Amino acid sequence: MTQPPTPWHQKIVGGFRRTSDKLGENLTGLFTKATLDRETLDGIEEALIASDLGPATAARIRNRLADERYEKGIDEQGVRAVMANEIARILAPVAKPLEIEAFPRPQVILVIGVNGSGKTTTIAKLAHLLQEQDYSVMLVAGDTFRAAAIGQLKVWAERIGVPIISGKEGGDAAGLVYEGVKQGTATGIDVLIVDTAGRLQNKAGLMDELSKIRRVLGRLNPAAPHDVVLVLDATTGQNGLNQIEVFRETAGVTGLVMTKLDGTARGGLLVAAAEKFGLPVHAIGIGEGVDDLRPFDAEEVARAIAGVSE
Ligand SMILES: Nc1nc2c(ncn2[C@@H]2O[C@H](COP(=O)(O)OP(=O)(O)OP(=O)(O)O)[C@@H](O)[C@H]2O)c(=O)[nH]1
Repeated sequence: MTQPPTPWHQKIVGGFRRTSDKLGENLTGLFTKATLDRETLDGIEEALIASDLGPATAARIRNRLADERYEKGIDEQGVRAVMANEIARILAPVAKPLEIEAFPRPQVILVIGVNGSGKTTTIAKLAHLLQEQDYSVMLVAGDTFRAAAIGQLKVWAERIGVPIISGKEGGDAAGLVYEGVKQGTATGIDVLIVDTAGRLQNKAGLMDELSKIRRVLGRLNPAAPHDVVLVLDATTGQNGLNQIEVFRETAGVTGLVMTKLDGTARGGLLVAAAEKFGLPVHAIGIGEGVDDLRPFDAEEVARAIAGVSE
């Protein structure tokens, strides 16, 4: 007997609906022949690329279709089923929740991402998720470039009930991180989540800022930071891949969180990023609420992207 769908399942399906609808539009009109031929395969591959899945994934799906269905009958549902399978294979190795295993505590997670990527909201959602898993969390408002970023994080901290270390606009982020680790250690905090000024506009500035934080952290605990998480806005499409590349070089990204997958037809970015970089994707954001960020099940998300979830 199948389980009744959970609300999260419905959110996943709803969140990726624009992406799977767009795929449907791109596939429209391709199934006019009785059997699958080269021309139809070319059209399908183009449709997959146009759906932001990336050329490597599109080629993989094309090859799988060619192997299984060449000169046989095929329709859109058949293509979607093959897609779901291939996408699940690509996502399975990267779908990895954050593991909280640092000893001594706290585990230090640096969070980076360009302005507007959803970084602040994601930090709050991540803190909430970890609280639900019974970890104690403390935040550090290390994005000291903008007063608004500090204020916003403080509001979130109060809302979800976690302590926060914050200072003034333009203050020294590394000093706040130092204070965070000291207080976190003294009070037995499991996880310290550090907001950073992850600006791409100024690579040298970002590297200086992060290396200063790393130096300070290293003095207190050589294993810290344990994670460097890049928050990526899925609506940026191809540009998101460039961001991963640059942040990986400059900031030593260890994992990704992809946000705003509900507000875009470009959810294929998740697959393109997985195929291209193979970095762990710790969680996905599919809404603005505090519960809208979770680790994901590769198969469930693959089916939602391919539009075969119902
Ligand atoms: N639909 C949707 N909106 C999101 C998601 N995550 C964040 N947002 C929204 O995106 C907007 C930007 O989020 P912030 O958290 O302020 O982004 P930020 O990267 O900290 O941006 P700055 O504060 O400008 O640096 C807010 O309106 C959030 O509610 C998501 O998963 N889905």
